[in-house]
Amino acid sequence: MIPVIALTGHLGAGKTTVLNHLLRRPGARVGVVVNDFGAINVDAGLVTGQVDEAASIAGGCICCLPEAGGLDQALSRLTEPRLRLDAVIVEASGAAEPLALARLIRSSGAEHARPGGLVDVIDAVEHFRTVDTGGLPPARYAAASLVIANKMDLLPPEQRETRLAELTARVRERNPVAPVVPTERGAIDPALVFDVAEAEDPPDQLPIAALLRSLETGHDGHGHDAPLHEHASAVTARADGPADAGAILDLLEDPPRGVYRLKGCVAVRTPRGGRRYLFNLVGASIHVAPAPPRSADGADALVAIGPELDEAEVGARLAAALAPADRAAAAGLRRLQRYRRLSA
Ligand SMILES: Nc1nc2c(ncn2[C@@H]2O[C@H](COP(=O)(O)OP(=O)(O)OP(=O)(O)O)[C@@H](O)[C@H]2O)c(=O)[nH]1
Repeated sequence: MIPVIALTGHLGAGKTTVLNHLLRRPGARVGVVVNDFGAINVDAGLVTGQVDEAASIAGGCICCLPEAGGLDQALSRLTEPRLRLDAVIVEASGAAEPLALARLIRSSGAEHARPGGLVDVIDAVEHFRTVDTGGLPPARYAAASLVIANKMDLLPPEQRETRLAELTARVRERNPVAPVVPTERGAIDPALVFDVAEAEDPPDQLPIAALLRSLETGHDGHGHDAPLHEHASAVTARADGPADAGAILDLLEDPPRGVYRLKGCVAVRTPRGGRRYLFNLVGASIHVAPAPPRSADGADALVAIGPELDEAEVGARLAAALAPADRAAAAGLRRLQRYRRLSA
């Protein structure tokens, strides 16, 4: 039986970053299932390193798609004994509800799959503004076998210890056991993840089992903790040729109303032709990096995600920012380089 580890986290918390870090661990044969919310699976193109087998599911969050969104099929394929994988990691879209995903994995019809735990990534900077905004602690805490408090580097050093203690205290209100581990840029010790994950074939007294049972019977009838499942929507726009760097940065600096997350690989016009960059907006923070080589697999596109989007308005703004540029504008390229340096 091959452990299937769920990797969850709110939009932009750093799931893909954690996944890439885990995949750099030499030795293990790992399969991944990547789920993206937009029409294009941006994340699939961003997963680098040692993937032995991969499957991607785009077009909605995995726990809301019909028939487990192809998850069962992907798990059946990736856990085939002849592939001899040590583990399969399912990276859910930031919109997925961890409890619902854990339940899907537990009830998977894949013969050789067994639940291998749930790793929940928290954005240590944004978390108390976006996910845990007070009142009852979010149910997602109960689903985790390991909580990663990521983006610690973005907090002033003197605040880190306090923030970690606050996060841990909140998780403890729902989950007496899951370690809460601070990281920068997703650098979790892979041994911790795989070991924690593999040890976790949860006995009934763990909180997750009880919660999952209560979900079978309650709420919206299909396993969602309805009030907690944020139904974000996504808008995808493709690029037809190198775009203007300044126009894309204008979009990131002043995103359409409701957009919390914007990401994608796009070629921008430079004096020497098109050059591809990865653009990332999470909340108010903008990140620009050269596109990783493997990301050329997907078409250039931007995906915007947010809780309540005016899809027509957002689509028009994305399309305008992606309009092919016929010449390289120096001012825009200078801004791009400045963001690149800030993101390094
Ligand atoms: N400074 C800093 N940036 C980070 C860290 N982890 C991730 N990032 C950046 O945050 C952005 C989002 O990271 P991703 O790994 O794509 O997040 P995600 O959770 O996979 O995003 P979605 O799948 O869209 O929900 C990217 O620009 C990352 O480079 C971190 O620990 N520190």
